[in-house]
Amino acid sequence: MARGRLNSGSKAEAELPKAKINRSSLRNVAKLLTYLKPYRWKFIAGMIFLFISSLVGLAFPTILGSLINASQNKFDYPFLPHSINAIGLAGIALLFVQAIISFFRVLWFVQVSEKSLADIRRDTYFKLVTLPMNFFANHRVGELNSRISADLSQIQDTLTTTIAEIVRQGVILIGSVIFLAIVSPKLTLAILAILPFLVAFAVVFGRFIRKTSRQAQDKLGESNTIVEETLQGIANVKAFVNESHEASRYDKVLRQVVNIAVKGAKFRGIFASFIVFFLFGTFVAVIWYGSILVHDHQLLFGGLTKFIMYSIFAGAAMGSFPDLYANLQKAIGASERVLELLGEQGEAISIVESDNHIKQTITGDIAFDNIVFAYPSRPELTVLKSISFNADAGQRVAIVGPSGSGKSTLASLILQFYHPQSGSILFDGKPAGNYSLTDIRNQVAIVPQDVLLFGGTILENIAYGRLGASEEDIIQAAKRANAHLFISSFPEGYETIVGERGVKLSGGQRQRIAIARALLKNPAILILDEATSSLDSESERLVQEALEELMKDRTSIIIAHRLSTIREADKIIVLEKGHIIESGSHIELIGNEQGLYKYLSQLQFESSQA
Ligand SMILES: Nc1ncnc2c1ncn2[C@@H]1O[C@H](COP(=O)(O)OP(=O)(O)OP(=O)(O)O)[C@@H](O)[C@H]1O
Repeated sequence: MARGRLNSGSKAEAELPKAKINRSSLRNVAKLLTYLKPYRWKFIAGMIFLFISSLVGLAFPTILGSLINASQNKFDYPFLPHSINAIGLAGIALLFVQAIISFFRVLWFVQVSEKSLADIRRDTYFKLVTLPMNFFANHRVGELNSRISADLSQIQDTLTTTIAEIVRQGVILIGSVIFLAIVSPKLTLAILAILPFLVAFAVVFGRFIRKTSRQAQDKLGESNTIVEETLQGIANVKAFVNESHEASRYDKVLRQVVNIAVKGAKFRGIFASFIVFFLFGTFVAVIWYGSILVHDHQLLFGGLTKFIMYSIFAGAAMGSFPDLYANLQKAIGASERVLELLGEQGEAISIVESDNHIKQTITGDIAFDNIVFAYPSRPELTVLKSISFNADAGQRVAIVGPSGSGKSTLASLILQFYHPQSGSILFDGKPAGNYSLTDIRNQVAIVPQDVLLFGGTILENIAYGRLGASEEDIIQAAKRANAHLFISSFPEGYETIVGERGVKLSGGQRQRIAIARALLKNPAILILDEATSSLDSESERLVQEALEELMKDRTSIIIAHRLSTIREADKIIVLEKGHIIESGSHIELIGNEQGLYKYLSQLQFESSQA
């Protein structure tokens, strides 16, 4: 029987798909097993102890049977003492040995599996965070999360429990059959003729029942989704007076749940009757036949007891194999998925922090030279078509254009999230390829549209710009970003927890935190992705002031949605459908009556007047 879990791996929430067990899948698993290498001696010792403890377990029915025979003054084994008390004591001594062996076996297996799994988890996570952006465009977060949680828990479970159980149950099955044959070949033949069929039937039927109960569970899950959706959108439900519609939707799914469960109940009933009649019937038949043998003096009473216990052992071992095999299949599937992830090509970023210090400094000149780019996930759509422009160190260059024209894509290329199909991006006149990835990203900062704050303190969130910055530096950055005042107004100041579970900050406040973060990073090149949602005028002024402070003495690429904020830019580039259709200063562009910039600024001017 599969044992309870011994380790920290939580039960895989979703039923994991099973994989075929064949040579290539086993080879894959062998690759993951290399993670066991540093702990191999403990693992081998655990295996040996497991083997011994299974053998010792097998000796118990013999000792108990001999004890019963001894009560009738019959001593069947010369190697056991010829006294009831001595045999009893031998049993207790064996139990004691068993207890000590079990302690070490469990301890070592758990130690090995926890440590090796932590290594796999660490490597998988590091691989995950260094994968290129394109990978994330093609995979859902939930799916990746489940590799780290469910897949790895399954592997851990297999290492600690399944492998051990297969060895244990294998030893017990083979041992029990041998002992059965020694005690009574006739009875053994009788039981071996029936037991496998019964066990197979019970297993197949049991699996079928589990399937129907899973269907009922899934349906129940569906009904919970309805509850969740309705409660989340309760305002909509009420506003459209759709209460009765939702109630009948819920009722329909509930009926389906009941139907499936009731159908399953019939099978459960049949299963229970089957177990009672056939499986227990077999034991009754064995005891019946055994009693006849005892009566005819062909078998001792203790022998019958031994026989019954070994047949229970053998039956239980047989019954546990299908589950163990299914677990093994799941673990192989999980290993394949984890290995696939580990085999992905990551970006050239080191896990050692000291390797990531700036080696080549960038002054701030940046140039796009004939850049052509399509996202790898949508190669048919060329997003940037032959883009060329340059920004000298310290200049402010604004990028404007309609939605979908490629502004954010341009920013992603500067950050080297993606690489152009042709053309090159130059930093200080040298192609981006001449710099290490970390050198570029360490010297470019972005203040995004939607500022993501991590679930930590404000202090930690600002420090994300330069890990290890001193508290004075952080406060100084917050002051320059016009954030110090509002942060100090919180009772816990810089220690206030923000993010999902903490204090909710307003859009303007979040932006100022992001500006403080960027100030702390002190980059040569700055990308500002201007927030589309407008702030109230006071908040806008504070953010604008902070941005002015941030843009001082560095190259700034401003993705602008509101043209009023970029009048002072040294250069404005107007993008449309991936082409630069105009560029120049505000004065130059506004003078072009037919130009898109003139048109867009008129539109914005009119809507702000309205
Ligand atoms: N990760 C991606 N994978 C595939 N296509 C993408 C991806 N991101 C953006 N695109 C496509 O690239 C084009 C340009 O998008 P981009 O986000 O650069 O435009 P934008 O000018 O910044 O728009 P907005 O002003 O609305 O933010 C769009 O057609 C968009 O659908």
